[in-house]
Parts: sequence; C-alpha cells; structure tokens
Amino acid sequence: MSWTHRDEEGRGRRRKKKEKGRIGKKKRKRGRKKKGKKGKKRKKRKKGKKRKERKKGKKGKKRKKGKKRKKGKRKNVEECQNLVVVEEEEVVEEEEEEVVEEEEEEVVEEEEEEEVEEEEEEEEEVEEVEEEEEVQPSGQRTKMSRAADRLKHLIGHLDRPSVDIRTSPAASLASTLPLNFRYSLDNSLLTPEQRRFYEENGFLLIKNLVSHEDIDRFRQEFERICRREVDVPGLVVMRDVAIAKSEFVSDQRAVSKLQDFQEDPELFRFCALPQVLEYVECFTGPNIMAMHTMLINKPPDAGKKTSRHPMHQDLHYFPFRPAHRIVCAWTAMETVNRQNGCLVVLPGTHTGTLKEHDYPEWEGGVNKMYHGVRDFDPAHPRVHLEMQKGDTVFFHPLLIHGSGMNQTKGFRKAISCHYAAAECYYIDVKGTTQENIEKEVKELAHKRYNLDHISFQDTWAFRGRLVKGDRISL
Ligand SMILES: CCCCCCCCCCCCCCCCC(=O)SCCNC(=O)CCNC(=O)[C@H](O)C(C)(C)COP(=O)(O)OP(=O)(O)OC[C@H]1O[C@@H](n2cnc3c(N)ncnc32)[C@H](O)[C@@H]1OP(=O)(O)O
Ligand SMILES: O=C(O)CCC(=O)C(=O)O
Repeated sequence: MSWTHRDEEGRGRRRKKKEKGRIGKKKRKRGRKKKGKKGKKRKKRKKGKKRKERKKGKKGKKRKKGKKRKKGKRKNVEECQNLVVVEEEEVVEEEEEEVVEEEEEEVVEEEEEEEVEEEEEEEEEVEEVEEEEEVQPSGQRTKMSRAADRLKHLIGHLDRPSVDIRTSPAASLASTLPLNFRYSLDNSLLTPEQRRFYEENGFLLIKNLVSHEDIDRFRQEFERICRREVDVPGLVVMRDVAIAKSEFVSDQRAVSKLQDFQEDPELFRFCALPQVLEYVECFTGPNIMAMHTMLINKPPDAGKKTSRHPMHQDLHYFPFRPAHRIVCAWTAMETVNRQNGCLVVLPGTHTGTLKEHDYPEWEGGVNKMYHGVRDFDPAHPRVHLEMQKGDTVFFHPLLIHGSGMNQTKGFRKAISCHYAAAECYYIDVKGTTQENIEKEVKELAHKRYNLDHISFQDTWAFRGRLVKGDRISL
C-alpha cells in the first residue's frame, strides 16, 4: 500500500496522468482568468442583491447540512488512508469501502464538501463567489450543470492568488487566511491533492527527497562529532536517560541526539537543501528561518522504554507564531519502521489548539525536556510513518506525534529542522501552558552559558539562522 503523496522520480509520470484528467477543468479555469477587471466590477454591483437574497436563505440551509458535514469528516480519514499506513481495523474497513467507490461519487462528495465550506465561509468569500459567476462572458449564467458549476468553484479555490505574509502587524497573519487553505500557501509545487492532504492531516510525506550521498555525509559528520574530532559551538549533545549516568563511551552509542548544529557547516547543509526548502516555502513563504536542528540517533532500548518519545506538539517549545507558518522537515537517514521506532502521528490534530504538556509518568524514567501531551483522544486514528532512507515528512507544529521504542539493536537515525517564516513574531508565554518549558530552557541556558537574564524568546533568536530571503522579525 502506498502511503506517500509523491515519489520525486514518479512525479512527471503521475502529473501527466493527472493533467489528462484535468483538461476540462483547465479550460473552465482559463475561461475565468480571461475576464477583465471592469467586467468583474460591473458584476459585483449586480450581485449585491443576489448576495442579500442568499444570506436570507442561508440559515435554513445550514440546518439541513448536518448530515453532509459528517460525510465530509469521514472523507478526511479515507483520504488519509489512501496515502498512509493505518493499522486500526475500523479504518481498514473504511478503506475497502473506498476502493469500490466510483470516481463519479468522489466528485459528488467533493462538491458536497465544497458546498458546506462555501456556506460556512460565505461571509469572507463573497469576492470569490462573485468571481465564479463572472465566468460567463455575456454577463448571463450559462446552462452549465449544477455539478460542473460547483466543480468550477472548487477549482477556483485551488487557484487562489498567494497569501501575502506581512511583517506587521503579525496578528493579521492568522485572521486573513481563508479557512479552507489555512495551513499552506499558493505555490506551483504541491498538487491540489497534496495541498489538500496537508490541510486536512497536518503532514505530507515526500519520498526520496534527500540523496543517499548527502545522508551518508551527514552520518559521517555525526560520527566525527561523536568521536570528538570536531567541536561545534552551541551544539547540545543528549544521552538517553537510561545511559546518561553510565560510563562514558566516546562513540555514537553514547549519543541519542544532537541539537543546535547550526554552526556545523556540514550538518547545517541539510537545512538549506534546495529540494527541501522548496517544500518548506509552501508553508512558510519565501523568507525562511531554520529555528531548530536535530540529528536523532534513537538508541536500542535498554529495556526501560526510555527510547520512546512521548506524544507531543512541537509548538509547546516555540515562543513564536503563527503556528501555520512553522513546519518541520524530518528526513529518515535509514529505513525507519515500527521495529526501530518510526514517527507516529495523529492526523488532523493540527487543527486543534496547543495542549498542556508535562513529563509523562513513565516507570523507566523520561528524558529531560521530553514533555508529553497531558491528554489526547487515545481512540484517535494513529498513523505509523514507515519511511526509507531519504524520505522526508513535513509536518505542522500542532500535529500530535511521537515515536515508539527502538526494539532493534541498531541506532535509528533521522535529521530534522524546524523552519518558520521570518515574518513570525515572538509571543510572551507567561500565563500559558508553555510556562513550564520556558522555565526549563532558561535554567539550561543559565547552567550551560551562565546566561542569567536571557529570555525564552532570545534563546530562539540566538539560535535561529536565515536560510532563504530576508530576516524580518524572528
Ligand atoms: C542560548 C541558550 C540555549 C539553550 C538551549 C535550549 C535547548 C532547548 C531545547 C528545546 C527543544 C526544542 C525541540 C522542539 C522539537 C520537539 C522535540 O524535539 S521535543 C524534545 C525536546 N527536548 C529535548 O530535545 C531536550 C532533550 N534533552 C537534552 O538534550 C539533554 O537532556 C540536556 C537537556 C541537554 C541535558 O543537558 P544538561 O543538563 O547539560 O546535561 P548534563 O550536564 O549532561 O546532565 C545533567 C543532569 O541531567 C542528567 N541527564 C542527562 N541527560 C539526561 C536525559 N536525557 N534525561 C534525563 N536526565 C538527563 C544527567 O545525568 C545529570 O544528572 P545529575 O543528577 O545532575 O548528575
Ligand atoms: O525522531 C523522533 O524519534 C521524534 C522526533 C520528534 O518527535 C520531533 O522532532 O518533534
């Protein structure tokens, strides 16, 4: 079963296939684009009355939509199944259902879902509704079928102009984005399907994105660091809690994670790889900061399950916003699977809020700063992201995720970077659920660097590096 959206190598082939099916859609799209601005304005005036009438009828319509809304939700899970491995039995049944679904039915579902969204967002999207009606050159509506009309509207959504990320006031970033494309920006890289997948699930897996040659170089550099052949300023070396107090071994067996390798030119190359950045840009926009870097060397579990990473949301660690302009790129440096503790994600949780985090009550102890979400729905479908060397997953900082125990004898390696739009802004976490991590980070800064008055925000400003465009507010 395939669980990725795209294999880089297979990209061209699949695109061609899709293109074929989209010819009709494209024609309609072109028709709309040809409309001039004057025509649009004339239409706007005429449509004012229509809008009022629509709003009048909206309340009654909304009540009827309850059933359809449910259907839309189910579809999110189904789409996810098409692209990822889902173990839950229930979900497998749903997947089988989907296999027998006709293409036609899918289109109708899309239309229905779109209709629900359309109504929910009608207030903000008046402009777009107008644009849809302007497709007719004569000013009169053609006899286009209702279904085709809706499909055209959907295409209109996929074809939105870029969302403009401004430097200030930062708060406007969150409020001005259309709800249905809240988590990604207009771009020419993601297919509508990929974009929709990220919007609905909060992650996107791209196969074979980073070359084996690059990964081998990162591995060699990691080994050199472990052998202490290179000294990297600012680097934080973590040992698993199970071995932290044991005798020092000066090789990779003693290191479970490297953090903050921004001053290591070889490892930091990962953060600036063009093929990674082009995906990152779909979420952050063109001004990109690499805020946090890690090379994770998940050790074989010493029998106390300390190699697990509790379920968490990365945003818990970040005093900057907005969340939807932050993204993590996590690349497998070898095969990662359930045996050696692959990533586990709860699809769709990125649409929720930041939850309270604290140390999990694990018998075998837990690594420093490894906070877990206090409560999440244990029945939420889980997706195990099994990946091959070079595969890269991009995920949202509110997505609840973690990783399992490494039950093998090998060290499971991955390299990652958290990126943020340089336009993001720092927030004060006082009085929020992030106060506990703020306290720990400040203590660590004091202990390591003797920095007494450094703020939580400054620990990030100090470590962040620009990788593309201009450094703005971060
Ligand atoms: C300019 C200021 C810079 C400040 C640096 C801030 C770092 C902030 C990290 C933020 C992470 C953001 C991540 C976002 C992405 C999502 C995630 O990855 S979630 C997980 C995030 N957390 C971490 O990655 C932290 C992991 N922990 C570590 O890296 C290390 O534990 C450590 C915090 C670096 C340990 O540092 P330090 O206190 O300097 O360690 P030691 O001096 O070696 O040991 C002190 C003490 O603690 C014991 N110990 C050592 N390692 C561990 C461990 N892994 N778990 C538990 N305890 C550990 C050690 O035995 C010593 O104990 P003692 O009793 O004092 O002898
Ligand atoms: O690599 C892992 O095991 C977990 C990484 C993770 O959860 C993270 O980067 O936030």
